[in-house]
Amino acid sequence: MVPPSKKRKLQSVAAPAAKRNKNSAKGAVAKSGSKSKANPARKLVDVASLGWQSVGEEFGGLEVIEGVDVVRNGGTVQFLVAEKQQQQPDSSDKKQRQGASKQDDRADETQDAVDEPFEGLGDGPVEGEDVDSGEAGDSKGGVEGQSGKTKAAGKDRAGGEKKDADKKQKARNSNSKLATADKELQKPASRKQQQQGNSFDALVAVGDAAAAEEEADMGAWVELNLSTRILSAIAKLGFAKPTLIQEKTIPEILAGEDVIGKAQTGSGKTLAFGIPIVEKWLELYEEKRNVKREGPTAVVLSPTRELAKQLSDHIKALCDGLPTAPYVCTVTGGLSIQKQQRQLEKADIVIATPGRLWEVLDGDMSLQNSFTKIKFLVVDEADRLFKAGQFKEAEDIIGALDRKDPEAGDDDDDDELPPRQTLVFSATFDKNLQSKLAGRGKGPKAGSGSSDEEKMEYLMKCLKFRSEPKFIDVNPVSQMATGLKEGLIECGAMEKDLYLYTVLVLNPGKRTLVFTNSISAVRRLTPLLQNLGLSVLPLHSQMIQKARLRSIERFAASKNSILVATDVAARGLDIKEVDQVLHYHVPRQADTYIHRSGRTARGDRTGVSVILCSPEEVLPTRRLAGKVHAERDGSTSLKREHFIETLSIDRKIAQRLKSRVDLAKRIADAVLAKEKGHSEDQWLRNAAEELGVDYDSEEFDGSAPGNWGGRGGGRKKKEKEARQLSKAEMGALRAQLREELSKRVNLGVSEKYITGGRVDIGALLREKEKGTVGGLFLGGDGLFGMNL
Ligand SMILES: Nc1ncnc2c1ncn2[C@@H]1O[C@H](COP(=O)(O)OP(=O)(O)OP(=O)(O)O)[C@@H](O)[C@H]1O
Repeated sequence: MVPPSKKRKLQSVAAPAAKRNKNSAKGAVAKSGSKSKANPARKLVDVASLGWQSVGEEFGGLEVIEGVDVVRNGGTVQFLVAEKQQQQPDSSDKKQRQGASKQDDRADETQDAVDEPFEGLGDGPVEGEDVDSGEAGDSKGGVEGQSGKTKAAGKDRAGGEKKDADKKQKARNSNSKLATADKELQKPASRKQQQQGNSFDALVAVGDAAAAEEEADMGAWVELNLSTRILSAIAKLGFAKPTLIQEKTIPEILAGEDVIGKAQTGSGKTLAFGIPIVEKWLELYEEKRNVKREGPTAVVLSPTRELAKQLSDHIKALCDGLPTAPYVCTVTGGLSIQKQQRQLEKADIVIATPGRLWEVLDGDMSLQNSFTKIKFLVVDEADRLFKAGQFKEAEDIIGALDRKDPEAGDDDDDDELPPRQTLVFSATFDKNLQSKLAGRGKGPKAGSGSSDEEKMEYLMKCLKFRSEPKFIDVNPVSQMATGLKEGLIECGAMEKDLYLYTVLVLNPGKRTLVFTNSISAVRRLTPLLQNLGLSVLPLHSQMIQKARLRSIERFAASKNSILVATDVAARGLDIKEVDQVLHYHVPRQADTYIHRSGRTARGDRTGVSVILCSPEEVLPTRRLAGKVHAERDGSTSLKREHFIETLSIDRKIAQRLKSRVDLAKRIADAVLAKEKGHSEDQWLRNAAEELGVDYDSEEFDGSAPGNWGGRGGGRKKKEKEARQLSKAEMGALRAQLREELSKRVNLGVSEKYITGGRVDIGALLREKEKGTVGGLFLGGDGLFGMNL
């Protein structure tokens, strides 16, 4: 990469060199000697764009670079290279490339909106998932099309790896100061554009962590046997130390082990597998530059589109800190199959929902062959992925990964284990999984009658671990996040709308995620709460993908917002600072409860999860909570109530809000019924036209008086009544609601603190401090008075 005439060498850990020259007036650190005169024009470059080269494992991962002058300018270290010699793309080039690729993606997205297919019924995960931006990450330079020792480099190195790893570890430990110095050298590096298209606040915050980067002591990361490059990329993310799951799993993965990782929600599982994958890619293609690329390095399977996009964003954010980065490709739909095939041909890290990935792979043998050489298969949220509709596709994909390349010859042993490592992550696993896996090979059939657990067990066997996988459970005692408080509010089955609103009104200014068990509930609650003046967004699987992402973006952007969602949002979504999770419907399963609640109290934060329960739901809910917390202290002595606090809401307060909720509900129902009626009417008209008969709505919908018998008759009647509300009647209802909302409501504290549906919490707190507020005030000392 650098002309042989430039033979000066500078170690990547060049900080000591900088120190040596700290008294130098102009500050040239690594002089170019006599050849400097012959140098062409030199320019300042970003340290991240320098092309460090490994001098081999035997030197403990030492890296060198040629043709670079390091100069100290005041307190800053800078890098100078000859203009025409800077072969690595600089950051602006990289940005341009990203920009161009982003433009393509945007064009695709525009097209997506037009091509968006109907997504089918049900809110099951993503069988046949087919819509997403499918955006690709940054492309690496200088890898594609290079010839070389692909096979040798790509060979499974599990055996030798551990020794190498130990050697590297020693070398790195002894060089830890140098590694820190390396980071110091990177301070002046201009930050690359933060992740484009990243819709998650958390990652934006990560991008804003430049200050933290300056201060970070990377000692704890250095212990994990990571290269200087990845260390500097992590430093740029601002993560001072690994989380527990990262600390435990990264060394195992780097040592070539298969890993099943279990850790609470929000504990950093993405980077637990993301870091070793990127490290492997760097090792394969970055350190050995003339190695030919052999298809993707890793395939990551995700159960939902949103999670797939988030995983991509997270890994791309890590890659942003690298001079050259793997091409991260998201495959969840929205693009043409042909385009996805093209993207996959150059993809290094593929992050996909199984439905769409299989759609692209199915029948494309050349693509499938390239996938047989992957180094990592990651199954994120494995229990969910294997449970629901994507079982078949996941199985097909794994089958394709195990297929033999016909060109590879047939002398391969049929029982040979795959060259890839398998990494499986979730916050929830069947606690007997480990022992079940020990009996690998004669598992239950994956027939249609088998239970979720059996399917999971079967697929875990299909994964073909190379050896007994390392089962790493960083917190076997509790599956719930440490900073989470759990509560339960008992209310009548028909009063949930009212109590939901009451809770929201009593806890204003909180970013709130409301979970329901059905799409229709999301469709109903969203306008209902919007009518009440709240800032509400919907999320469910029948929304077009762009609208789904937009809802998440807006929710993440506004502290005051409320997202009403189905369980499509329960898994993996990492939205910063969700204060409270409200379960409008009781979750059907314990793991759903864990994952829903895990959208708050992520990382070091605190949060609240509250279930609205009808009287008959209380017992099963307590049972469910008991199940979730059963292993907390290994004893059953703790009362179930201990885990989920019963929260009392003054019923008088709820009653004072009832009239406005009823009005908002009537308006929302009328609008929905009109929309539904319109589409049903249209459908019947078309059908009548096709049949060549006259359309008479009365006759078709059987709406003649007395025709409301049978199941659903009452609902239909209500719908019809709502549909028939005239414009004037709707206007009157709206006016009534406006008036209601402008009234002050006594919350048991003082009427003057609530207007327009919102509590003036500032005024309340001020009064409370002065001791002039009496009575009940929920939400004053932490959420629901839970003293977080
Ligand atoms: N070492 C670290 N230090 C601080 N924050 C981190 C670290 N690693 C990851 N994070 C941040 O923690 C948050 C949660 O990470 P992530 O989404 O990977 O959690 P998770 O364990 O996969 O959660 P879930 O089970 O809900 O999917 C993210 O915002 C991420 O940027």
